[in-house]
Amino acid sequence: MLELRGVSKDYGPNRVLDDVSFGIGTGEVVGLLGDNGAGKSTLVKIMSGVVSMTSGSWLWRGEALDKVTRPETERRGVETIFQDSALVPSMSITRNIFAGRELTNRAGFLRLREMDAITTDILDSVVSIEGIKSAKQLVSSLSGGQAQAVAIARAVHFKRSLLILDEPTSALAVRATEALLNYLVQLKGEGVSSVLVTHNLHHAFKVCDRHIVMNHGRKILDVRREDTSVEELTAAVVEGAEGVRRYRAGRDLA
Ligand SMILES: Nc1ncnc2c1ncn2[C@@H]1O[C@H](COP(=O)(O)OP(=O)(O)OP(=O)(O)O)[C@@H](O)[C@H]1O
Repeated sequence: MLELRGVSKDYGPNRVLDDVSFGIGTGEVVGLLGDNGAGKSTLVKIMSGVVSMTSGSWLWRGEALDKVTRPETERRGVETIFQDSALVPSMSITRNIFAGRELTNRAGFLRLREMDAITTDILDSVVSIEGIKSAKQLVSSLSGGQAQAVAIARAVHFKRSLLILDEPTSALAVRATEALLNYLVQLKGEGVSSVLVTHNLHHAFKVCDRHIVMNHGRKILDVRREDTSVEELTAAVVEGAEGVRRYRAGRDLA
């Protein structure tokens, strides 16, 4: 579905991504892992067109895009949840969920009751967020985790092809996290792909079909779930390529 080919990114004299290539298949859930500063968020921003790459290609179903901008990636169905996903605090959950995609009748009036009903349904089925009383509630009255869950619910509801989630579970309670991870697996069946950026290797291992580990701007591991383990992923994240070599040498000896 999406392929990055030979992507590098420089910030001034600093190369923060170095010749990174990978693809995301249709209906595939991919974990993007790595220590702080490894380059995960920069990759997410490049995948979603928020930040331009210094060199490399961005291909959608085999076709390279000349100008990779957010409107272009959104048009193809890429939905991204950033760590600080923007919501409008003074508006209701419903209005935030439907921002820019409001349902209107022929005369142009908002179909608010219908939007509220859909929002209630989304909140229940997607992230089952504790403590939200009504779709009409203002976002300013929500906790940080609840607000993040609303942003996730919005992206999940309007998902089309590829959902990119940058640390989505960091502020979510246990039940909401479980619901979100299960939902990603459910979406697979509908051909929707996901990229999950997380520091929680157990979450990643539970739901991801493949794992990509970044280290100092380089891809050091790209492995299917059945060919790896939480221990190997931990070694890769903590110690880099050397950790993977040591882990594999130990495993082979055993
Ligand atoms: N706008 C920027 N200007 C300069 N350097 C940047 C910028 N954004 C990121 N970097 C640098 O790029 C490197 C990779 O950062 P990035 O945020 O992609 O890492 P990350 O893997 O997402 O880390 P974390 O897990 O801590 O969020 C870091 O060294 C960071 O300082």
